[in-house]
Amino acid sequence: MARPLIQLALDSLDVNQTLKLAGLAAPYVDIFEIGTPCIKHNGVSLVKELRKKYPNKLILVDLKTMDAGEYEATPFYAAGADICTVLGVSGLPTIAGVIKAANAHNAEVQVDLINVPDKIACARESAKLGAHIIGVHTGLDAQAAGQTPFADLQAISRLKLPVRISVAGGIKQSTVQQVARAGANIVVVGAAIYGAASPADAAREICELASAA
Ligand SMILES: O=C([C@H](O)CO)[C@H](O)[C@H](O)COP(=O)(O)O
Repeated sequence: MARPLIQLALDSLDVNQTLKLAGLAAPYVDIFEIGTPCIKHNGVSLVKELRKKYPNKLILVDLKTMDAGEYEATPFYAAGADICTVLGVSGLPTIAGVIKAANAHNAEVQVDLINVPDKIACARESAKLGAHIIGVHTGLDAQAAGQTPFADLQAISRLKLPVRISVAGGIKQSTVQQVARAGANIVVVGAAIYGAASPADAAREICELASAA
C-alpha cells in the first residue's frame, strides 16, 4: 500500500512565518495547505507566491466555500491551486459549482465534512457529483471540545467510494499510523508540525511513520 500523502496545514496569518514553515517542512510534505485563516488574511497573492516558489508541490487552498462555489473558487484555481475545499454543509449546487471550476482548470475538489449531520449521505452524493476528495475533519474548535475524526474516518472508509479520503483534526506522531491504516489517503497535520520545537524534525517523523504504517 502506498503511503498516504502528508499535507501541512499552514494556519498562521503571517506571510513570512508561513513561508518559513513551508521551507522547513518542504522536504517531508507532499501538499501545502493554505489554511482558512491564512487564505482569508492573505488572499490569492499567497497562492501565486507559493506556486512560484514550489512548482512541484501540490497546493490546497482551504476556502471552505459555503456559497457561490464556481465564482469563489475560480480565481484560486487560476492562481495555481491544485485543490480547493468546499463545505459539505453548503449543499449540492455549491459543491457542483466548485467541481465545475476545478474541472475547467484540470484541478481537484475536496468536500469537507466538518459539521455535516449526515456524513455518509454527503460523501456519497459528493462522489456522485464528481468530487475528487472527501475530507473527514474535526476542526480546531471541535478538537478543543474533545472531539476526534477517527470514528468518522472508519465510517467513510468503509463506503469504498471512488474518491480519496483526507483526514484532519489534531493528527500527530502517535496517531498518523492509525489513520493511515484506517484508509486515509491524505493525512493533514497542522499543530503537530507548526507547534513543534523543530517543525522540520516533526514533519520528517510524521512522514517516516506514515511510510512504515
Ligand atoms: O483546517 C483546519 C482548521 O479548520 C483551521 O482552518 C486545520 O488546518 C486542520 O484542522 C489541521 O490542523 P490540526 O488540527 O492542527 O492538525
